[in-house]
Amino acid sequence: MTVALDVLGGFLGAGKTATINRLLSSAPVPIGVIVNDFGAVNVDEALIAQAGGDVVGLTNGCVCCAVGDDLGGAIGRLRQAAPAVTRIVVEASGVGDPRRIAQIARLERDLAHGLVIVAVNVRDLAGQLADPYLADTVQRQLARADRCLLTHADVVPAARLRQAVALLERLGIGPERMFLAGEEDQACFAPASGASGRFSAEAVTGDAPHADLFWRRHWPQARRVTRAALEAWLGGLPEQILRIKGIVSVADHDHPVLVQRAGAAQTLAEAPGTQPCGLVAIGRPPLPDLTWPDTTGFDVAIPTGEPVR
Ligand SMILES: Nc1nc2c(ncn2[C@@H]2O[C@H](COP(=O)(O)OP(=O)(O)OP(=O)(O)O)[C@@H](O)[C@H]2O)c(=O)[nH]1
Repeated sequence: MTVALDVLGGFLGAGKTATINRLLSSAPVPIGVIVNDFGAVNVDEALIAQAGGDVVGLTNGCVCCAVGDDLGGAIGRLRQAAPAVTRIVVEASGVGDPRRIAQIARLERDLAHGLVIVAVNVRDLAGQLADPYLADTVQRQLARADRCLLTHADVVPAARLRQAVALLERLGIGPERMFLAGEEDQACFAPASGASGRFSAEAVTGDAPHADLFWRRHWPQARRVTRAALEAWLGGLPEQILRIKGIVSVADHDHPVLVQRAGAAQTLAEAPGTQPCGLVAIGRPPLPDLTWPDTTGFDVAIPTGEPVR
């Protein structure tokens, strides 16, 4: 059976997992999801599984960096799911190139290739494009998108949304290729009319865009922390840290909390499933050697971090 495959990209914390969870709750057909997350703390996979998706997590590095067996193996596993999935959505890592993933998936048989969709955080887009360190990665993701899904529009003034739309137009993305997250999810993921997607005839080309640009660091949790100590630590993180997520056991709560921090926005919520506790940070190297107050209860497992590959 032919299965349609779309790739959802977008910079760190843009809202890819949140989008997939909304799609799962409203999809008329079973959707399989492949998530490329960062190593030991596989939060996205847990969130998608909690939303009822057939999900395969790929944590052995960035899928766009290697034409490996991982992606093909994950597609094969989803093909065996019951009930059968007729659609697969691949969630790229936040620093990956979604079109490269689409090109790699092209090597698989019996796939109808769909769209490369890029989630765009309208609150942070202007800052990202103005930041010489981030602009290249963000622009490259956008330049290779078929469609953009505008996220975080619910928490910004209308002027900020208009500014993001103008920036995207300047990058050559017309309004017909922009969709508002939530209200227009279904339209954004609707198959393109005519051909089976623009990437169908492309070869896998070019170096991975982010080799060595972004580093990650993982802290397994050794002891419980107080919520106040955790919030204070998160609030004081240096600017090099672009994204933090993970699950933390908190002294004054029965259930572990899910920590999400993207840019300056931070939330603590109830954690999904039963995941090992720990945090993963993605940032620009060198990741600072953060000193943890004893009360936070984390041990530094990788003292200097490592490139996201
Ligand atoms: N207000 C608001 N919050 C959002 C929106 N989309 C995502 N978020 C929140 O932003 C944070 C990051 O969202 P994710 O869906 O995990 O982002 P992601 O792109 O999957 O993140 P990475 O995989 O780490 O790159 C979470 O706390 C989400 O709840 C949105 O449209 N509006």
